[in-house]
Amino acid sequence: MIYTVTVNPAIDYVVQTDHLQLGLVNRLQHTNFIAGGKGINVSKILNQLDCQNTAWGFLGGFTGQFLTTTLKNEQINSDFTSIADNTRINVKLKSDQETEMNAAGPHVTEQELTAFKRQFEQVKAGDTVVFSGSLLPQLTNDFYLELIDLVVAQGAEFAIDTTGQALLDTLAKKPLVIKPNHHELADLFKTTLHNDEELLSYAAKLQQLGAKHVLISMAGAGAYYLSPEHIYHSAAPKGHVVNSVGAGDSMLAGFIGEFSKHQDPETAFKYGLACGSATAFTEDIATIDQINALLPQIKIDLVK
Ligand SMILES: Nc1ncnc2c1ncn2[C@@H]1O[C@H](COP(=O)(O)OP(=O)(O)OP(=O)(O)O)[C@@H](O)[C@H]1O
Ligand SMILES: O=P(O)(O)OC[C@@]1(O)O[C@H](CO)[C@@H](O)[C@@H]1O
Repeated sequence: MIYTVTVNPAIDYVVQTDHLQLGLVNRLQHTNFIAGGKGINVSKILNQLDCQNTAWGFLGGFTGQFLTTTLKNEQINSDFTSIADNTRINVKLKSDQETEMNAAGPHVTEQELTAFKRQFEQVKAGDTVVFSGSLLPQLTNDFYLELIDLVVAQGAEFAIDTTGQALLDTLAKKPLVIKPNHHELADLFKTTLHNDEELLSYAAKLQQLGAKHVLISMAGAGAYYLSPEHIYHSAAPKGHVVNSVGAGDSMLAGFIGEFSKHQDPETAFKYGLACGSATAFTEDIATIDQINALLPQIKIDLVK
């Protein structure tokens, strides 16, 4: 079983206006409400790949109700911990550029936290737990570490998609896979990356610190993948970008989903790219048909 953990899910309110004018009334040409949050996006792709999974996290209030109903309609298996406060709404503005406004998130009580942590008793050897996204304002980075310790103690694997020190702190626990983008990689080491050689040397440091598989995504420029034995590169498939929100989550999900089936790293990388790009080329998260349509375009190069 794969569990996805979205501690801080959201309604993604996608709005589109031709030319945003700050300080004026802007009329929106298109709006949409989508069940969002990084782990939920991972679950959506895992469903498309026919990988059994359950989405965990906190949901509450009228916004939480929307997510519960939407996930049910989309046949996403979930077991969220109910909270009294409202799940957040994140605004995804499509205009001349893509702009995202992510809210901080709700408050959870001690009782709600205890109920959530108790779920981790179900995790067992052979399972993979994917931790994705921001924490709630009241929680510190130690929260992920505490949950990871529960997972590792059961002999299960984990993957984590977060940024900065919170990500670095988890590496010693040996995540199965991490997927920073190239900007996040530079930020992790407080540096600027001038070329691919530098990028690969910092990506290798993530492995030295404990990550088993490292994906470095570069949006339209494709991605690098460091397996325990090799380094691979691939360009991204070509297409019209509609909404790149969730492309990174989709790439991680594609990799984990395919890897969980066949343990073939190169094919898993291929699926990661196809899922990431297929999501960038659609408004919500990609469907299996959209993913399959891109697979033949992807050529993986062995760098080392
Ligand atoms: N403009 C694009 N054209 C083609 N593929 C894209 C594009 N943007 C993203 N992708 C695909 O998605 C993958 C992940 O994208 P990206 O590097 O933007 O991740 P991210 O920064 O974590 O994304 P996000 O935070 O938007 O979910 C890329 O490696 C690529 O396969
Ligand atoms: O605020 P976080 O948790 O870092 O990111 C949340 C979020 O931006 O991530 C997803 C896209 O990756 C969206 O569905 C969601 O709104």
